[in-house]
Amino acid sequence: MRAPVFRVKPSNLVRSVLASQLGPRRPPFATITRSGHLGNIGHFSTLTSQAMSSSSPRPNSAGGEVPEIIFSANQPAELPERLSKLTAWTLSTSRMGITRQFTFPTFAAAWRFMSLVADECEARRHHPAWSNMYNEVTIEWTTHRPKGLSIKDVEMAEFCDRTAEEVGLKVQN
Ligand SMILES: C[C@H](O)[C@H](O)[C@H]1CNC2=NC(N)=NC(=O)C2=N1
Repeated sequence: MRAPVFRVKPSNLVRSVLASQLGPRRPPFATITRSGHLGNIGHFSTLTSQAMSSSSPRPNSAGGEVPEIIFSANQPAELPERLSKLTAWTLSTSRMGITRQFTFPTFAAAWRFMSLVADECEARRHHPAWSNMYNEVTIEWTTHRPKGLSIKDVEMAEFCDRTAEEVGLKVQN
């Protein structure tokens, strides 16, 4: 007997995946273009020079590809500059988020850090995708609604950086 075939309307998730495949220049995504909000690309770190690309991956001066950041719609103009200061973070493969791995001296310190971040998540109603292995915590910040990278992600990444310093990162040799 043949398995029944169910026909379903595309869910919002499927639609948003399709939208992301169509590229960031179409709704519902907003991009911040080089001519739009910011001046000299030379002053910004890797993350923001990615942010300032106004079209799909383009060659940079070194001949490599510079992927475009996909921002949530309706973000404040200061977002790229705030983002550019997060030098320890990298663009997620989805291009809709930022990722950083933190290494602490002990599991206890990693857990303390996660607990402090968790409290802030609840207060701000913004939650990470994260994982922990022993003394390492890997965090990704992205926004589900409106989909993309938003100022909330940047604020939470700033909070993580501050909190990790307070808890104490492992001294690298
Ligand atoms: C109602 C509530 O504020 C929303 O569902 C929040 C919860 N946490 C969230 N977390 C993240 N990362 N993105 C969101 O869009 C989001 N939405």
